Amino acid sequence: MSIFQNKTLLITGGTGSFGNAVLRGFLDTDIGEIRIFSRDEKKQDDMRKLYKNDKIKFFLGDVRDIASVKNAMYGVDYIFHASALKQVPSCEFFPLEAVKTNVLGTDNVLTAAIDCGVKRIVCLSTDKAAYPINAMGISKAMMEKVITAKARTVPAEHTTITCTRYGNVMCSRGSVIPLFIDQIKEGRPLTVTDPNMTRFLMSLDEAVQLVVFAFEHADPGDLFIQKAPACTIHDLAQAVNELFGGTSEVRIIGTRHGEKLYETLMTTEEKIKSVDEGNYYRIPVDRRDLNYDKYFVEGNPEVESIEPYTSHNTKRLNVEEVKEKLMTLEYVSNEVKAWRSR
Ligand SMILES: O=c1ccn([C@@H]2O[C@H](COP(=O)(O)OP(=O)(O)O[C@H]3O[C@H](CO)[C@@H](O)[C@H](O)[C@H]3O)[C@@H](O)[C@H]2O)c(=O)[nH]1
Repeated sequence: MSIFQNKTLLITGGTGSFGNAVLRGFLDTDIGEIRIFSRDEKKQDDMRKLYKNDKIKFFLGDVRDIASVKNAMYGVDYIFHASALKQVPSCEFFPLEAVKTNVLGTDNVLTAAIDCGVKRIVCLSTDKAAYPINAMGISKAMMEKVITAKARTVPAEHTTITCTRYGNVMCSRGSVIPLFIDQIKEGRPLTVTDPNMTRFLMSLDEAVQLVVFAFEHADPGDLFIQKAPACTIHDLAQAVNELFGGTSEVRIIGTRHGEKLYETLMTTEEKIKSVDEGNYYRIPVDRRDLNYDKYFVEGNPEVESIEPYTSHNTKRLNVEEVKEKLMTLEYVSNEVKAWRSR
């Protein structure tokens, strides 16, 4: 029997790309109810009309306001926490907004969940939280710390709190692939920041499988990292361009505020503790308390020689392979079909 049978799942940030994918993943299962919690009534209304499904209930609120969070939480068994400010450039200009939503908002969700006896929570993090350099990544890194610290304070049978960390999800709202496609459709040049920049490439469907696994198998405080291939932005632009006839001009616009040349999904320090689980890594929580003197500490001689797991050293896809991966996405294949039958 599935652990989701007749249970209630709350998705914070449920109108976003990731929240929607998790919703779709659970809708056809034996789950009892799925609650969508978000700020935007228009997006909720669009979803209500799109899905027309009585299993889905909508709750308006903001993770910054714990009363609105609690309002959605009575009777909830599981939470997927995806609410976030996630745009790198905008968080650079408004870093405290990122703190309020990503750090304090997450603490609100966890506090309310523990109070309400929610059984399992899976939180969503990003590669930008590993060796962070921008405000969005720093706020997500602090979010991960809040998650780990909170996970240590509750017995597993009361509330199991855990986290999943991903690289770029292809075609999520506001991301570069839909932007390139819009630019081609409007006859504008493709704006490439830095052709040598690399990013992990992962589909939403791949991402959802790890969420389900985390619900089913996580121990408190576990951090799960999705393995993924990567490509350069040059090759990504080239692949999109070729799928749409290959005639668009490419314009180099330079790196934006807060961007890295490559992303790190797992730091050296995390890799040392990691357990390879096939499609992902599990990083168990450090269970020591603050009385460090009672622990016998041995240095780890391997640290120097272990490389972090990055979009520069993971499997690199070439243009043909990127095209193949892009065409597995419904959004891209539909756009390509429509373009070719103009
Ligand atoms: O006009 C543009 C816009 C972006 N890029 C590049 O495309 C890549 C991806 O950019 P984008 O799709 O905007 O995503 P990121 O800024 O990398 O951030 C996304 O991916 C993260 C995971 O790394 C998530 O945490 C974030 O929420 C999500 O917005 C980056 O190398 C950009 O420099 C361009 O070349 N041209």
